[in-house]
Amino acid sequence: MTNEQILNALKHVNDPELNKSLVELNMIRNVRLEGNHIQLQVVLTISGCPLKAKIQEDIENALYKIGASKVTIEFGSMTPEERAALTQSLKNETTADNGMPAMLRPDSGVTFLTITSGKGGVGKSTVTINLAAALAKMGKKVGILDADIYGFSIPAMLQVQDKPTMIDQTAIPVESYGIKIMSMAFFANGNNPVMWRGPMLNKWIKNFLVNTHWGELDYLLLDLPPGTGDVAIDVAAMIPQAKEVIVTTPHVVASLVASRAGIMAQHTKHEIAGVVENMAYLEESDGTKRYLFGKDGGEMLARQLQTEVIARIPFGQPDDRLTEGLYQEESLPGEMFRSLAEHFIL
Ligand SMILES: Nc1ncnc2c1ncn2[C@@H]1O[C@H](COP(=O)(O)OP(=O)(O)OP(=O)(O)O)[C@@H](O)[C@H]1O
Repeated sequence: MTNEQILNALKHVNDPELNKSLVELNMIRNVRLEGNHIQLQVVLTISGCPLKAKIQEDIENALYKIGASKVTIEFGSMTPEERAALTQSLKNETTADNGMPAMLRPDSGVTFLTITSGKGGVGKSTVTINLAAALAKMGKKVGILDADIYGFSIPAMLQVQDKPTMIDQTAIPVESYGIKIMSMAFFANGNNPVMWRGPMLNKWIKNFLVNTHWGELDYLLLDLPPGTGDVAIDVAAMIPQAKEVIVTTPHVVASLVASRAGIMAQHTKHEIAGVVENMAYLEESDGTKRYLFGKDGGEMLARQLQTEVIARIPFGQPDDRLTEGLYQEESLPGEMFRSLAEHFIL
């Protein structure tokens, strides 16, 4: 066995968070060989790396496969200079010349979907997480930016306990159900309300886009606060190519309020991808549908905004759910979210 063979084998072992080879990240150091006993040092980005055990296991498996009889790993952590250099190289990869994230370039291949509603409580976050989960199930690389800065709820709805790993100022999103997630919830103090004015909000949204290592993405879903406030205006300016999904209930008043969000999209020249009518009906066990909130709100809204209703999501029963807001694939809402995801793939 040679050092070269060892490094070749380790080229296929990735840092689980950065999704890059440990060799490429220069995390493997001081490889020594005594017969078939391999000793090496792994320098982690941060000393208390929660994924240390996983990294150790992956390294051992790769080295036993090429004939090691014993593997001894000594863990260390990067110096502040090394960490800064790594953050810079990650940033260079994802930053365009003007300092904005490369994924915001129109040719980046990332589809941005902003999920908006006129008023709160109509199921905007529910639509965000279920659409994201359905896209991820179809093999797409999906991220959610919980841009509902005051009313963040995505991590709680997906029962995320972890916080993003920070490498200097760069955050590695937390992953749950195959979805990369960034949210104000990770940075807020407990459940304290966030009360900021426009410029602060703008800074945070930019931060979430610029200082997050999203890696490769096919879709980024942005869960916007209800209404037509500062965040919606900032996002419209920062991501003009984003397509807007407007969530409403069939209730006529809800759809009228939602139309304001849609009209703003028209003003800011955002493409409206369509209307999702949530809580559209309750399906009884014998198949009859009960329209608890009325029937025409979604259609009316779509007509007004010259778009179409792209999904009608029924009420989901509590046992349809995997978590507070995520529906099982085989439940009726789950099926509807799958066809909504297909709408965006086709
Ligand atoms: N189709 C549905 N069937 C049953 N319950 C639903 C459905 N959609 C949403 N809910 C429930 O309604 C509540 C509000 O949903 P959600 O938090 O997604 O709304 P929201 O529009 O994001 O609210 P906010 O404006 O507060 O962020 C949640 O408890 C959610 O589980």
